[in-house]
Amino acid sequence: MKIVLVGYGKMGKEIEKILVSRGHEVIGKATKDNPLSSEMVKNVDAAIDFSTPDSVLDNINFLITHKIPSIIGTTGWNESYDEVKHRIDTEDGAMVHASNFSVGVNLFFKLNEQLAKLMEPYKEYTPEMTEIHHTEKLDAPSGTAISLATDLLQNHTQFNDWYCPQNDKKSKSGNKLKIEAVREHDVKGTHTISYQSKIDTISITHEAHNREGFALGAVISAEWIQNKKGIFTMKDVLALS
Ligand SMILES: NC(=O)C1=CN([C@@H]2O[C@H](COP(=O)(O)OP(=O)(O)OC[C@H]3O[C@@H](n4cnc5c(N)ncnc54)[C@H](O)[C@@H]3O)[C@@H](O)[C@H]2O)C=CC1
Ligand SMILES: O=C(O)C1=N[C@H](C(=O)O)C[C@H](O)C1
Repeated sequence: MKIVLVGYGKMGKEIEKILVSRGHEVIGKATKDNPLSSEMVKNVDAAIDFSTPDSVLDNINFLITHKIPSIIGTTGWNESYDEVKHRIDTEDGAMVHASNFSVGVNLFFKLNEQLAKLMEPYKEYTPEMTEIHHTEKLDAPSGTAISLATDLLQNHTQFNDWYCPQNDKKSKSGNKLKIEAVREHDVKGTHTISYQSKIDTISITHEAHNREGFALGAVISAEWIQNKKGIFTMKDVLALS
């Protein structure tokens, strides 16, 4: 495949290594100073966006307009999802988006759902979540944490929304699931869900040791989306129900 990278930071560089190792060609790198252009995307098979929450929606709209299959890893655009899905559905677009492209986290998503169902009848336990990332991360809470919270809330009735002390837009008001966003030097991504009672605590944790899992999942998704139309997630790529 011929690939354009949108965003050439920590993830863009990791993805480039995996693309080359799998025999693909990086024909363009869109950056803040050299943004996506019609010239850059000529003859491209897919674009892979790991940019910033502030730039991703413009990048998505550009790629849909130019009918380029896109792999969107950038987080922080949940509020724009419905408009993006409408454009993909009505303009015959093709996209795989995921808050987390790693196989391990997508298995962790299933574990989270199953634990929430198991714990539902045991009202003495109260769930809460913690995510830890590197100090350069721009959004809080992480997209992965939002995905985990959304799935937990659909399978456990104690709360009907979440809040994050580190996000002024999602402050605590009423009875909500807490997502604590912690920033520590060079942490690649650790997510913990805990159910706490007066007697004991039950926790599950996923810890990323490096960025390879995220990058490999994004590249596999770029290979998978070829000749497909519609909007998909990593669950579709992995055929996880
Ligand atoms: N879905 C997943 O599996 C994962 C998602 N992410 C997400 O990916 C995003 C990027 O993460 P990192 O690579 O660690 O960040 P980074 O800060 O290392 O790289 C982002 C790059 O995008 C560039 N950029 C800014 N505006 C741009 C524009 N208009 N067009 C193109 N590039 C632009 C920045 O200059 C920077 O070099 C974040 O939103 C992060 O949450 C990160 C890891 C895994
Ligand atoms: O910014 C990161 O690094 C990561 N961001 C993603 C998220 O917001 O969930 C995925 C992963 O946790 C790493």
